[in-house]
Order: sequence, then C-alpha cells, then structure tokens
Amino acid sequence: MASAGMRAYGTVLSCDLILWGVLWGGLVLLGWPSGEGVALGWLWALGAGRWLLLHAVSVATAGGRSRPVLRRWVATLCLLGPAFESGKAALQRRGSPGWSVPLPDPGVVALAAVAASSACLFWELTFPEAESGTGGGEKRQKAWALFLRVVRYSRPDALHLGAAFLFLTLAVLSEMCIPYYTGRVVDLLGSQYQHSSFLSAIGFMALFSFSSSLCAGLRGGMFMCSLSRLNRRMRHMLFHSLVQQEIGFFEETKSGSLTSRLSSDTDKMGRSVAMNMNVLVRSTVKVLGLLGLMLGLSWHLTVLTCVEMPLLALLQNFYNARAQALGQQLQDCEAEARAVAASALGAVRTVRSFGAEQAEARRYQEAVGRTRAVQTRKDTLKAVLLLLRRLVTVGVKVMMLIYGRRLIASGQLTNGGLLAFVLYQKDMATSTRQLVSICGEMLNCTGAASKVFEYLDRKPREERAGNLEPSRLEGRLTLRDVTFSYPTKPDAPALKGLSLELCPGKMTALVGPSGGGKSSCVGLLERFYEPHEGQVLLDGLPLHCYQHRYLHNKMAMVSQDPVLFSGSVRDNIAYGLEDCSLERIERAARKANAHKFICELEQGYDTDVGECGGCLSAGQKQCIAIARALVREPQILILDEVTSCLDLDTQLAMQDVLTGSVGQTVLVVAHRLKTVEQADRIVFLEDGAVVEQGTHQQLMASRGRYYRLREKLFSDLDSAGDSLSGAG
Ligand SMILES: Nc1ncnc2c1ncn2[C@@H]1O[C@H](COP(=O)(O)OP(=O)(O)OP(=O)(O)O)[C@@H](O)[C@H]1O
Repeated sequence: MASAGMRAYGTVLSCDLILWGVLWGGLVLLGWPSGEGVALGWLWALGAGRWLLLHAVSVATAGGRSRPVLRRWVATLCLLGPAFESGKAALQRRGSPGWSVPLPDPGVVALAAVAASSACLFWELTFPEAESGTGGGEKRQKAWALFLRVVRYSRPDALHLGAAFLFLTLAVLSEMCIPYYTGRVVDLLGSQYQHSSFLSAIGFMALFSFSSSLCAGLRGGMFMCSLSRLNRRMRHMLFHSLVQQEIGFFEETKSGSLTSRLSSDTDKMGRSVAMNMNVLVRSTVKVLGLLGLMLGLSWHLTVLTCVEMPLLALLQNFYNARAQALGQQLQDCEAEARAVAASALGAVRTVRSFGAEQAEARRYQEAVGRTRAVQTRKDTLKAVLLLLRRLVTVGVKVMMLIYGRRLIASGQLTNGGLLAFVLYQKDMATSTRQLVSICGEMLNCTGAASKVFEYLDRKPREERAGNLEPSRLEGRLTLRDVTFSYPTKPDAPALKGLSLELCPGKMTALVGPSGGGKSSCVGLLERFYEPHEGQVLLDGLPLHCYQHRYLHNKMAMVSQDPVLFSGSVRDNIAYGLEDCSLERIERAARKANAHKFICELEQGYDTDVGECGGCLSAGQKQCIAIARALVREPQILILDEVTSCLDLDTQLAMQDVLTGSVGQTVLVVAHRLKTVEQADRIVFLEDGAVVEQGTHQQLMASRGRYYRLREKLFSDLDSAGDSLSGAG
C-alpha cells in the first residue's frame, strides 16, 4: 500500500518535471527573454492545465481511485504558485487586472514542490485516520454529527458564545499587531531616529498589548461561563434520563461508569464546544493571519519555516502512539490503587479485627509504586519529546537567522522586519501545535459526547407507566403464569410459570429456601422488572396501566436492606411525599416503634442520619424504613425480610401493625418471622415455583416442605422465645 503511494507520488513528480522541462525548452527555442513577465491570467491557466494533467496521471497510477491526500497534494503543487503570485501582486498593489508576474524559475518550482509536499506530509501525519479509507470517513462523519449535536445543545448560550468569539477575534487581531510595532520600534532605533514616529509606534504597541489582554480575559470568562451553563444543563438532563431507566439497566451497568458519565464525560463534552472551539478558532485565525503577515515580510523565510511543521508532527505522532499506551496503563494502575484503598478503608472494621493494617498498607504501597513507575516512564517520554521539539525549533530558527542575515545584506529585509518575522514564526509554531493537538482532543471529546448521548437517548426497556388513578383501589394483586429471568442471567429463570394471588384484607406470607424466588416476586410486584411471560395484575388490570406515582403511593415496601438518604429523620420518613405534616410522621414512627428512640436522638426528628443512615444502628434503620412505608397509609404493604435486624419489641409492634390493618393487602417475605403462622395464607416457593400453599395448620398437617423447613429454621427462634419467656 505504502509503496503504491510512493510510486504515485514519484510518477506525478516526474511528469511535472517533464512538463516544466518542455515549457522551459520551448521558451528558450522561441527566444523568450529571461526575466520577462507574463499576465497573471496566463499563470493561472498554466496552473489549471498542469492540475488537470497531473490529476489524470495520479488517477491512472492509483488504478482509478487516487487517495484524497494525493489529490490535495496535486492541487497544492499546481495552484500554490499562481495563488502566491496573485497574493504578492495584490499586496504590492501592482495595479490593473493585466498584472504581469515573472515566470517561475526552477528554484521557485522546487520550492513550491517542497512546500506542497510538506503541507501534505503534515496533514497525513496529523490526521492519519482521515485517510484510512471509508472507516476513517465514517468515523469523522460520526464525530462531526456528534459535535454539531453538542453545538445544538449550546444554543441557549448563543449570546455568551457570540460575545466570546467576538472578544477572541479582537484579542487575536490585537496580538498579531504587536510584533509588527516591535519591529518598527527596532527599525526606528537603528536608523534615523524620529521622536514622533517612535512615540506613535510605542503607543500602538501599548494599545494593542492592552486590548489583546483585555479581550483575551473577557473571551476566557465568556467561554468558562457558557461551559459551566452547558455542563449544568447536560448533567441535569442526563441524571433525569438515568433515573428513568429500568432496574435491569443498573444491574448491567457499573455505577462507576454512570457517575463518570455524569461528571467527567459531560465536562469533556462541554469542553468540545466551549474550550476547544475557543482554541480552534483562535489558532485557525492566527495561523492564517500570521501566514499572510509572514509572506508579506519574506516568502523565502516563510517557506523555510514550513519545514518545521512536518518534523514536529512526526515527533508528535511518535509520542502520541507511545503516550496513549502508557496513559492506558496509568489509568489501570490508578484504578487498582483506588480499589485497594477503597476496599481497605470501606471495611476498616474487618481489617482491624484481623490485625491486617500492615498488610493492607503494604498492598497499597505496592499499588502506588506501580503507578509511580508508569508515571515516570510517561514523564521521561514527554521530556524526550520536549527536548527533540526544542532542537527542531532551534535548528529551524538558526537556519532562519542565517538566511535572514543574507536577506538583510541584500536589502530585501530590514532588521525590524527580521525581528517581527522571528516573533511571528514563534507564534505560528505555537498556534500550529495547538491546532494539531486540538483536532485530536476534539475527536476525544466527541467520544465522551457519544457516551453521554448513548445514555441520554436510551429509552427504558420497560413499558412506560400508564395514567390510571382510580379513586378506590381494592388492592388485589395477581401474578398469572409468570416467567421471569434477570437481565444479567437471561438463561436462568428466577420464576417459572408462577401464579399467585394476594387478596385485600389478607396477609400472605412467602416462605421458602434461599434463592427460591421470593424477592423476585416482590421485584415484579414493585414493577422493578417486567415478566417475560404471564402478567402481573392489580385489581384485574396490568400494573403498567397505573400512573407511576399513584402506584407507589398505594403500594409501599420495606426491603431486606433498607437505604436511608443523608438528611434528617423527618425527611427520610416523608421521603417522596409533599407536604407531609409532623403529626403524620410521628404517627407512622409510633406504629413502627421508632418514636421513642427518635425522641432520644440529639435533635429528635431533625437529627441527621448520616450518609446512608450510617449514624443509626441496623435495627433503627429498619424501623425508620418501616415508618417510611406506613406514613403513606398504603393499600398494599410489602415487607421483604424486615425482621432480620429488629428487636423483640419491634417485632411485636410489627405484628400489631400487620394484624390490625383492615382491608390492607399485606405480603410478608420471611424466613424466621413468627407472624407467618398468623398469615391467612402461606405460600412455599422453591426453585421459582409454588410448591405448596395453605394456612399454617394445613401445611403443618400435610407435613410437606413447609413443615420440614419450619422444623429446621424456627426451632432456634422458638427456643430463644422460650428461654426469654422463661426468664420473664
Ligand atoms: N439481581 C439479580 N441478578 C441476577 N440474578 C438474581 C438477582 N437477584 C436474584 N437472582 C437470582 O434469582 C434467583 C431467585 O432469587 P431471589 O432473590 O428471588 O430468591 P429469594 O427466595 O428471595 O432468596 P433469599 O431468601 O436468599 O433472599 C436466584 O437464583 C438468584 O441467584
């Protein structure tokens, strides 16, 4: 592939040489006086003819399809000369459309070839993906589409961005004027000194310096402001979309990846518009402006400086390939060190109880050591890049000064002109470098944008809730022939054709061995998941017909491991309810046997429960969770293994709640709960199916699975209860 490319370049160059040879030979034969000019139009006609011919040659050599970079190279090679001469003539105001320009000599042709090749080499090295066939093109198109979408989301900030771009242009223009006046000052000091001209040059220098600083500051402020506004909007939208997703989505996606989308990816994405556009526009305006100014000062020196760009791009490419791999390694090492620290600090009680502090410290030290080793390699590579980059820059500058001296000696350039050129060239190198890195960075940012949009556009897999809100709800729940498997285990059904009915005013207990499917039933009733087969009905209608908030106000659940949110006890009990009075909260807390210990807390109902309720005991957390469910006065109450952490008093209070509730549908999932004996119906689940059901007496009499499990599991509780009553 590479050799075919080289062959195409070689063939085109050879044809071009032959073409010029024929032209110059013909002119000599015709006796054309050397140094005689031609009309600018003829030069363009010559360029266009050359372009057509060389393009045909390139297509023929590349077997019918020439690569885009080859096409661009041919166009640059043929049209650079006429474009340059036109620009030069316009700058020097040579007058009428019949401008006469010199015919290119072999030196100028060779220089144009070097400049065109440098530009194309620079392009190819900087954007290798853009040329790698249709895949690269598609990738670019996708990146561009994403970028435009981010721009669309920035529409509300149009005013800020518009002002930012205005200040940016003003800052760049002012900046570009400074070297010109610096050169003027040097010239005035070096030749006949004129006080007024000197003062005016100094004045302009100061004015442009001040305006460039002021505009740059305002530009930065405006960009930062629009960036933070966009970030805030995107985070809000993304969070809104995430909390709407089905529960299965959160099981399939790591929470770390979700938080990283919310924080770093939205930020990166915002940068692709605000910060990168800032640098991109600034660098593009600067590169073009500086190129014009440099060409105006000396085109010889400008061509010479063009050598620097492909060399720098070559170095950058070499660095990028290696730095990317090291960056990946670094990320892995950092993640490992973080994981070691998090696991040890998160389970500090276990570490302490096993006396493993030293071992954990050693493990963390080793992980940090590995991170440092990779970081050192990365820093060394960067240092080598900086050194080589500096060498190239200095080498080009030395060549430029040597050549500049010759131009000054021959009167083609002034001292101040050379100084201005050197200052422009320095700026040009920086802007080009920024332009190169910003293109990579923008693709990077659109990568972040694609991840953010992936979640933003994601439609929850489950059917959206309907709008049914009947004023009277009986509360009859039915699971009819339900088959269900978790998204992470699609081939292992947790429920297999299960049918179950929960009647209003009755308490149903689900019992059975671990993994039997009890919590899965609860998950379906709570509409965390949708069944794959069968139906879940409430009062004869599918659950998804009911309005979301209505459903969850009528149906309250206390889970095995209840989660409290940081905030006051009162906020936690009234969670999800608007305008819930303190009396109502206290009533629910009393029922859940929580009022007494809440009143003993330092600030009563206003006490902060700490992160995830960390300031409370497991039993107290359970009681608050029960109060949170009871405060809604739900029609359907689901208690999933709630008594595991409750003391005897609270268990008795719970029994009062359960037996005292009239017309309420109650579902209790239990292994050890005494109340299952009082349940109106006990359903024994095993391996995702109902094995037997009936009252406690019926099941005990039948001496089936329930009987055997009860014998095994409840004997401990019975003996504990017996010993307690004996003690009483
Ligand atoms: N989130 C989940 N993702 C994948 N599989 C799950 C998930 N939760 C439960 N399971 C699997 O589904 C099956 C039924 O589990 P389920 O939690 O419903 O049983 P259970 O009767 O409530 O058990 P336990 O009494 O131990 O809580 C088990 O095989 C379990 O491994």
